[in-house]
Amino acid sequence: MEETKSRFKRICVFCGSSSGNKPSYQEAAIQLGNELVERKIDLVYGGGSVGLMGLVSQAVHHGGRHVLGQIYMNMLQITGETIGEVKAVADMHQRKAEMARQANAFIALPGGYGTLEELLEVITWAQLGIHRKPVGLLNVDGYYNSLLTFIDKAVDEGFISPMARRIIVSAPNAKELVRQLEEYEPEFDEITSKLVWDEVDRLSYVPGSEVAT
Ligand SMILES: C/C(=C\CNc1ncnc2c1ncn2[C@@H]1O[C@H](COP(=O)(O)O)[C@@H](O)[C@H]1O)CO
Repeated sequence: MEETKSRFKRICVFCGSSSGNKPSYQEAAIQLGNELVERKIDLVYGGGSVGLMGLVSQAVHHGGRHVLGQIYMNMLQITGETIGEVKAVADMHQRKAEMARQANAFIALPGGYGTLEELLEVITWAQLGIHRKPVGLLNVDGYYNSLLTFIDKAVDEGFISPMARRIIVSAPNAKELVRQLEEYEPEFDEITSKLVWDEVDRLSYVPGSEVAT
């Protein structure tokens, strides 16, 4: 497989703890894993082997890249075995913050409530200027069309600014999505550029913040 250089060292992937009903969802998870390997990018994700989470992490691990599963201790029984490195944290909020801190960019594959919540949180943090990391939506077979239509309605209705709409980079396949994320430049308005976040809020990685490894 030909290797392509990337500006990203590690990408955080949010995705379904289920596999979805169409083979295309599972294929997309494996293709995304292979794309990260091709570009020498490591993975951080929610840990475990269930659903699309298992497929993307196995593809990255089998391709020889580092996989970090950020796990909440109380979920250990339902996540299945995590491949690669596992870090356990004390609660769900810390888990998400750690995933975000350790990544240079975010990608959401198809998923359910958990994926949507994680995706919308990193978009909100980008909108507030807490981080400047690209956020990608892998819109496999138009899975996210209705979400994007809704977000466009929120822009039309004056609840989301056109600039904040541009935080979301979407593409139908992993290759195109990662290519677009490599080129993404964050934008700032007057309000967010005046907000001051400390180092922890800014999602820079804080070593030792995990409770167990
Ligand atoms: C609920 C069930 C299993 C849950 N197992 C999970 N293991 C690890 N991470 C999980 C799990 N469930 C949710 N997450 C996090 O949310 C995202 C997936 O949630 P979704 O609702 O499936 O979209 C994922 O990115 C994880 O970070 C038994 O079915």
